[in-house]
Amino acid sequence: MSATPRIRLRGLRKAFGAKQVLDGVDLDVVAGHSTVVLGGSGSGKSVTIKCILGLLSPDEGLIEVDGQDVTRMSRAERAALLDRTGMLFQNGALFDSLPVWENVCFKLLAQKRVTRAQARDVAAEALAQVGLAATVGELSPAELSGGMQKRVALARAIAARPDIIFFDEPTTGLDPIMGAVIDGLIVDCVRRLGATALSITHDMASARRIGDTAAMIHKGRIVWSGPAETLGHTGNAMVDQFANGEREGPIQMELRR
Ligand SMILES: Nc1ncnc2c1ncn2[C@@H]1O[C@H](COP(=O)(O)OP(=O)(O)OP(=O)(O)O)[C@@H](O)[C@H]1O
Repeated sequence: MSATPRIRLRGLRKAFGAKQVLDGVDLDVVAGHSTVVLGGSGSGKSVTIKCILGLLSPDEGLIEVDGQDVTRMSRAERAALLDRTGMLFQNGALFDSLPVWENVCFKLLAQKRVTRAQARDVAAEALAQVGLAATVGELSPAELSGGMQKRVALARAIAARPDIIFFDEPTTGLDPIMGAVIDGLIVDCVRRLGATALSITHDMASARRIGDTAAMIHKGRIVWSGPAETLGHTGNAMVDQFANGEREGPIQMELRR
């Protein structure tokens, strides 16, 4: 596997008012790898992803995707980057006003990259990849369970065959078994597409299942990165406390100060 970083963050800083959320984030997301970013609530995980996607502008720092500086991209270059990018949002972000198949092909239809007839076939194929029958395409998202909605959101993330995929808390709100099923589908889909994945999660079981590499963000910086399988016994007291959900440790000591 190549060790070329597809996404490279250096010295990324972002403040909202007086609050310094990102305070020098350095991160490499290696091509073809699945990287998981961990961190407490409000530690800046989503802000990091939004900066990479161009939904937020960083105050300082470098964001490179495939060697190109995202902050200096033209509109056309940014659109081309978004075309090859998939995103699974934390809450699914499905539109109840549209049937599942139109949700799955929303981006492709909006960009007129497929006809409506082609979109039904693309949706059926994407739904099959997440274990759903084509008939589910005719339902409204409101008729589906949380686990099925996550599968549909995953089908939407992969429908345009992206080669970079972002997963924001993919297992939040699911029971542990459904969480494991979704993680398995994520691993299969990412592998099938040969994609590079960047996920954020609080769920340690999920992080170990979907991640090759894990990184922990704390106080606006990446304080550790290493193999996801070592989470819980990394030797870094902060990461191990977080991964094992322990009350006592350096993170709590800092909160007490
Ligand atoms: N648009 C914004 N305006 C002001 N503050 C913001 C904005 N977006 C994020 N923040 C603040 O930045 C901090 C980090 O938010 P972020 O959503 O990145 O956290 P997170 O690590 O993803 O947390 P969680 O795990 O709870 O989703 C929070 O304090 C949040 O209130």
